[in-house]
Amino acid sequence: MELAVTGGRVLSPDLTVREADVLVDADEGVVREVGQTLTGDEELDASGGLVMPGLVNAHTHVAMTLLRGYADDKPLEAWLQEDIWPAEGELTPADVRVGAELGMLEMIKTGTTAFADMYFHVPEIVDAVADAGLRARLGHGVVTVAKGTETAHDDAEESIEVAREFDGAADGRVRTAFMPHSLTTVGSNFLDEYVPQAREAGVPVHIHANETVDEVEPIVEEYGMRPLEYAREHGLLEPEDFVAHGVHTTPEEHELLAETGAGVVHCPASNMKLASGMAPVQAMRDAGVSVGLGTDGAASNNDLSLFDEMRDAAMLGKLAADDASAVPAEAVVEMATQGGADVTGLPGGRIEAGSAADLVVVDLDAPHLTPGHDLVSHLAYAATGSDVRHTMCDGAVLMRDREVLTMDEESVLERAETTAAELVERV
Ligand SMILES: N[C@@H](CCSC[C@H]1O[C@@H](n2cnc3c(=O)[nH]cnc32)[C@H](O)[C@@H]1O)C(=O)O
Ligand SMILES: [Zn+2]
Repeated sequence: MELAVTGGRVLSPDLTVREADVLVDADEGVVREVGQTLTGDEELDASGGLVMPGLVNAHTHVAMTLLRGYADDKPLEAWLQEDIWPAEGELTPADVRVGAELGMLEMIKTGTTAFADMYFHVPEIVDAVADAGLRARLGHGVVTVAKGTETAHDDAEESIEVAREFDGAADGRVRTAFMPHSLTTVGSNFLDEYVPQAREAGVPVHIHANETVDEVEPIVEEYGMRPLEYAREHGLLEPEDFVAHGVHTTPEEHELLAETGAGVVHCPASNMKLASGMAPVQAMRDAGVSVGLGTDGAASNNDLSLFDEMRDAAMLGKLAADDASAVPAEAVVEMATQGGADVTGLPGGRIEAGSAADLVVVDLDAPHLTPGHDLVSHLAYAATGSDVRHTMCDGAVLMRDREVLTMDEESVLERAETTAAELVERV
């Protein structure tokens, strides 16, 4: 079946905009052609809209939607230890499924077609991705500190097993990674033992790194090197690996990232909310580092819309560089699309013949998007998730005219409300 997305303007990989139709092979999930007056077996109306690549949320914890607004206004360590981890300790597989569905519903409605996720009860998240129709790189987050040796090994083994078992699930829309939580919450002996197993399984490694000063200092003090040098020493930073945050990073660490080809996921809202710091995004890009954008979990953001993330990344990037020309509109649009796809190793991020048919149509017919001097500027600075009219992933329409076709919205919201209330009761 061929589907023609017609009547709109299209954002090209070089970020220019032109009037064009997009012909999609829905069975193969690829873009066949971008051109004038194309027709297919079916049509998706893009008139008055901008057809752009589906957004890529390159770092999140999707089921944390259940903890949205549960604990705010605290720094990372206290927030995790006093509020989030105790609540997460009560989460059942069924709860994670509900939270994951809520997050995916939100992502589809705000134009995200692919995401990278670190959490637990991953089989439930795999099933939710399969049903929602999205694309994802999933992994089980490992924590070894403050755990008995056996429990810690079980956690790391689970992460490797999950990565092996589910890579390629949901018709290939699910890919996996080995996901040690962070350089300070996973011991170096565990990295030494399990990272080689991830290599053998052929999956990348995703980890939080250099998020707060409190995570950097202990490594510098104990090992006399910067965290990313330490990461490299312990087998991380292969080209397909990607780290979340990279807030407190030095020019030498940027060079290391650029040399190795490992990517960084910038999470500006989470960094601001937890007062973790300002990532030197312009400096990383200047050094040649691949950068994507992520929302992080909904408890530290508190939404999963990449439109907000683009705006925050541009604003914060300017403040961090003390330069209004830093992190311009094109940079954030690139990071939210191609950048995220490249960093996570997932298809998508570009609309051109042969690319994955992961795209969204943004309605331009709105007061806050008028006049249309520069549509890339609008995507970065003025558009919001609710401007998304249609969402398509892998050639399948997931949302048409703001109606999500792969999920029952009302039921997801109802179940999320009940599940979250019962969770808080138990904590
Ligand atoms: N198996 C692990 C769970 C790790 S999953 C990934 C974890 O990252 C946590 N998380 C969410 N946002 C952040 C962040 O910004 N920095 C570090 N961790 C975070 C999240 O709450 C979740 O517990 C265990 O036994 O605890
Ligand atoms: Zn995170």
